[in-house]
Amino acid sequence: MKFTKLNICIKSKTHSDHLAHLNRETITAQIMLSDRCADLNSKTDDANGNEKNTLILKLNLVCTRKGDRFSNASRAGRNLVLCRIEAYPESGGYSSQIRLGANRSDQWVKVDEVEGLWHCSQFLSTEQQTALTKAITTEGWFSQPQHNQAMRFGDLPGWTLELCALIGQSIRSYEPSSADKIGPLPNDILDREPLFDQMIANSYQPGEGIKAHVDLMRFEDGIAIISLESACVMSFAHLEDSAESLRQTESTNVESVLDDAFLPRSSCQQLQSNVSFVREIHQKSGLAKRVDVLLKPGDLIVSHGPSRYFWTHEIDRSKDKQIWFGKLIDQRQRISVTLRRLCAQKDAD
Ligand SMILES: O=C(O)CCC(=O)C(=O)O
Ligand SMILES: [Fe+2]
Repeated sequence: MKFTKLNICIKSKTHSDHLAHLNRETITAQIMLSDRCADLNSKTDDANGNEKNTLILKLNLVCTRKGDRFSNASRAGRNLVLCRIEAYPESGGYSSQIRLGANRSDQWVKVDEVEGLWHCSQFLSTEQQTALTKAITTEGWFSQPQHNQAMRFGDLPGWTLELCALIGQSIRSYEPSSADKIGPLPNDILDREPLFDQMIANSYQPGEGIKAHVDLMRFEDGIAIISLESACVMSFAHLEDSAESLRQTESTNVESVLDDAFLPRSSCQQLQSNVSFVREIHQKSGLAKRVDVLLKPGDLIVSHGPSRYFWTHEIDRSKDKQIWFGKLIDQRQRISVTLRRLCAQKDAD
């Protein structure tokens, strides 16, 4: 089996000067397996039924830091922790890898008010969230707070592929009630291959959110969003209602239309007695209907059909906006992973 390039995580073992800068953070290093790869010791490990090898790295590999050259690689290498990494064959297209393990599929709830929207509470366990957050951090995309978005089209990192597989698996094993008929995604979406081929990771500092929008039409139906690190309220507003309410109000400021700060408390109603993550805002007459969904770390939402095309979604984390039943949500950095599939390119005429 041939391995040419791996993204792996290396931690320094020592605090010696020339490694001081490495100690501050976990580095994503690209290990170029050149002729020295004879020093690799590999053994098959198919515990998960995957064709993969476990490699024990020897220390005299040529290392490059992501972005800049790490000149002292082989000298420093002697001080690096021996990494046991998972590697996939070159053809597999995998890069960084995490072990998300199995997931629970019993937490799916349909958000009745927003047709086509499903919520899976605690889709990822605390351990899985930690593994995923670490994998994202290791990518180095958000090492500076002003870097807040990373996109991948095709060639998805290994952890993204794992996430996609986990989502597909969970939805496939969910048995919708006879009333629901279809679960979080209809079969034509669920059976497509690949399920998702585009990933956006967003990082939001406290106070930052995303304006009301409908995802671009260049993406197919069927969208999944995983939330990490900080809880938030995502608001859904029906497009037709919103357009109507905009016509009826003198204000063209959508934010003021959707502003619940002045709504009487009684206008806020929790839906479905057994569900604690959805609330509907009964707007003043003529204003858009809005449904709020509480997304906790590890939660997953999946959207298709009307919820994908006819409802906007928004996260307003500006001051005092993230209130859930009278309590201010503790805002921390929030990371989300959005998975979608690009529409097939139309042939040029
Ligand atoms: O961060 C989120 O949860 C939502 C992201 C989103 O809506 C998007 O990227 O289109
Ligand atoms: Fe979106």
